Amino acid sequence: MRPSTGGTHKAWNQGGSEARLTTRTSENAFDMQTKNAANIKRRAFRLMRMGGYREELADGIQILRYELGQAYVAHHDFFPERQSDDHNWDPLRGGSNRLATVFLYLSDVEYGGQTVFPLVDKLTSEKSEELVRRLGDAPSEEMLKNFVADAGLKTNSWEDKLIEKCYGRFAVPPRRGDAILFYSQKPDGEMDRNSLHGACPVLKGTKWGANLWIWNSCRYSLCSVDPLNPVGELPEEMSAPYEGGYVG
Ligand SMILES: O=C(O)CCC(=O)C(=O)O
Ligand SMILES: [Fe+2]
Repeated sequence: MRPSTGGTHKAWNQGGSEARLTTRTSENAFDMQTKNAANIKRRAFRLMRMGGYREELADGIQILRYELGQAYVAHHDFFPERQSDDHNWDPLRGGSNRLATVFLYLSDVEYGGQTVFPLVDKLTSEKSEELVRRLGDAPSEEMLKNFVADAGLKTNSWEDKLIEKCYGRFAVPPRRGDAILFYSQKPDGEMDRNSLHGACPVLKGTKWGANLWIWNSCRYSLCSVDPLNPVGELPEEMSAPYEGGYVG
């Protein structure tokens, strides 16, 4: 494990070391080749009906650990269209980028540690009674204040501000063995800005999780023919727009 970095292509492609971020305080490591990682990746592709597993469409599994007070500011998992000019990053124009995230919860967390989607409304019981029950009531103002202080977070820090969203917007509480799937692109290949999400500060306990990012075509540095035309390397039924969904 080492302190998490910005998650630009250098980090996951070359295990590169980048500037530490004050807005991502977890630690992480990559599992590029164990049998477990391979099984999880294949299973995710089946779940997504990707029409067969393709190694070049998946990042390595990224294992994360958040200790008390650690968090990740709200962000997108996709890269900006102008990330670099040696790759076409724009799926609307035949490029490739992160399409979806499968996030695995590897531990329970007593308080905090939710994955929050600040642009998405909080769940109501009509949508999912079970999840609403599991989310439970937000801790009282008083309790939260104490948590924030005990975790060594400052009032009005980004972590403190994120906590407000963690209890007011759509948030998934960690539970060992659970996983979530969310998309970074719309079916036509446009980046979905509503996929904005963050990791809420751990307020009690330790959170372990893992990221699997799936691309809509060969990921950065793994295109075998032309990185400026990644989608050209895919069978037609796997290319956007995905009107009928993927072929299973
Ligand atoms: O820890 C979480 O709940 C989410 C982490 C995340 O969004 C990321 O690592 O990109
Ligand atoms: Fe993320």
